[in-house]
Amino acid sequence: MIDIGGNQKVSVVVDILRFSSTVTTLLTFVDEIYIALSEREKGIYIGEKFGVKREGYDYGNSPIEILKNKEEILERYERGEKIFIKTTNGTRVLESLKAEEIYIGSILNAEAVSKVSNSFSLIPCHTLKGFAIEDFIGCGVIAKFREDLDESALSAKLLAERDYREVIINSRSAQNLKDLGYENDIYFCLLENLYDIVGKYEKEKKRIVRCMI
Ligand SMILES: O=C(O)[C@H](CS(=O)(=O)O)OP(=O)(O)O
Ligand SMILES: [Mg+2]
Repeated sequence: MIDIGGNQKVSVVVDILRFSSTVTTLLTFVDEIYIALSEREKGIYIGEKFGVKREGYDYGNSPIEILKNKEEILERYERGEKIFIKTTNGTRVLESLKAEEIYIGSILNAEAVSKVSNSFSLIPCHTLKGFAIEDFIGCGVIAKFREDLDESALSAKLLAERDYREVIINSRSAQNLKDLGYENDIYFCLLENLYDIVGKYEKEKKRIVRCMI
């Protein structure tokens, strides 16, 4: 059974704009990403606060910026530097979860992540200001690939079966990104099933690794 916001053994974190999308994009060419802690280590830092690249970080929480700088990131990563990420909502929610297994879900990997387990709870991250429609819709896009839905997941699926891209493009989170010059990230994050890889969070190591489904 798939639900939204439940406390099942398996959780799928959904932060469409942009944490889940950035992590999934990164995992197409690196194997693990660490959650940034307060004390800095040597490494490649990716992240933002309210959408703006964090001070002292190498890159913002932008899948397009990551792909544009893929060669540089890979060069440093292959020399042994770790990759760290910290965002306003995605990492905050990820670290709050108690589930035994935690995966990263996005529109980019919707069908792949729909297969992570027989039963799981979709966890939309939303924002500090409250409900974020893109994350509810993102849960619905993942739910489209499953039949065994409770009424919360069915509600999201019904919304995701209409022209949901227009709704996300006009969302509050998207407007913030447009205001900050990240408009192209919005369209990239809407590319359904671009990737078939899934990130899995290892709580004890505070890292996200690519897992094969
Ligand atoms: O980086 C993002 O797109 C958002 C910024 S905000 O919280 O919506 O202003 O953070 P995320 O943690 O990816 O939701
Ligand atoms: Mg978000």
